[in-house]
Amino acid sequence: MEEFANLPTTAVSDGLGGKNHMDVGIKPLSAHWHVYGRAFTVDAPAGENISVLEGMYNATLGDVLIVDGKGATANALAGDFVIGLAQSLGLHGVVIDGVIRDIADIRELDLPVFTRGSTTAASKKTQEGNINVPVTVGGVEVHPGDIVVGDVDGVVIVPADQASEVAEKAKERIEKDEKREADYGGSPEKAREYIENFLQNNKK
Ligand SMILES: O=C([O-])CC(=O)C(=O)O
Ligand SMILES: [Mg+2]
Repeated sequence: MEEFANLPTTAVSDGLGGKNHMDVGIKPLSAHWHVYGRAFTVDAPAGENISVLEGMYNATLGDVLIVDGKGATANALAGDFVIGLAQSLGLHGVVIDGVIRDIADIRELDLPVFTRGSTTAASKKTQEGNINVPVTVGGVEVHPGDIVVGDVDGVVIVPADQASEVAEKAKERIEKDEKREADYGGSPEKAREYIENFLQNNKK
């Protein structure tokens, strides 16, 4: 798990062969946030946040709360108070396929939050949902215990049984990228050389 603390989502995505990334609409509220951890899942009816609080209550320290809010945008599923509770409980982050509110204050917290955006309208408390069940969030199937990695580029899910293989491939990818940068970065001559080789290898 700790391997993922320092891995950018792009390298993890490459390690997964380009699969399992959430819809582009789900982004961090603050560009410098990076999150990793095991998924604790919530299946919440649109705009209803009873199960969001139930989920964070039952999650384990270091988990990332993954909320299938059905992509609904009319009501917030959390605000600064609820997100503050998640921070107090020691979660690593919150990913919501829906919207939240009080985002100016949430940006001041230390808990990375990923969402489709914000609304002014409060959450509803009329319907319960389910926790710790398979969900589909941002178009990706997430099972409890899968690994979540998120940063400014988006959120990617690593199935639990692929964790060590994907981490290894992601690290290899980073090394390759660093070598490419060292070999070809920083001068017009090297940039031309790289592109000439690239075109020779890729154009028909
Ligand atoms: O009722 C809500 O949407 C939640 C809220 O404002 C908060 O957590 O601060
Ligand atoms: Mg509030």
